[in-house]
Amino acid sequence: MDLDNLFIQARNAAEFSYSPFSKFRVGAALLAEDGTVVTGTNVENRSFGLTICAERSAVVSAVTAGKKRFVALAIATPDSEIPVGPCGACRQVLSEFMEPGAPVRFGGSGPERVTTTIGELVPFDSLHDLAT
Ligand SMILES: O=c1ccn([C@H]2C[C@H](O)[C@@H](CO)O2)c(=O)[nH]1
Ligand SMILES: [Zn+2]
Repeated sequence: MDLDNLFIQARNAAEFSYSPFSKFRVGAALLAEDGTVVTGTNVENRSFGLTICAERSAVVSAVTAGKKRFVALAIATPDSEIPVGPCGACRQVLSEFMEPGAPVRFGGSGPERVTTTIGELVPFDSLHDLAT
């Protein structure tokens, strides 16, 4: 499973987005350590603060399916031309289940892709090792 393939799955998941308020679709695809992929999309609400991001939606689905260790992540934001990285809340939640060196790729509708790691997205994570 390469990151390009994972990105395609994230892009596919964005098609299921429920985002009538922002009109900003997001898809996320997590590669679990057993080789399976779990996707998520953003789910908004008319009470805006209840919105669930694509990344946390994917984490919740994966944990519900019994998967707690993720080795890679891709995020697609097709309503932005340029890549849009995960919000701070999602970075924190993702870091619970990923090693700092795990790769993360994100991109929008244009050709640019950012390829980084969860450790770069959550630097100085001194509490990381409290996670099991
Ligand atoms: O990394 C991000 C950033 C935003 N959103 C969602 C929340 C909201 O539905 C919309 C606009 O912020 O995009 C995500 O799912 N992930
Ligand atoms: Zn988020």
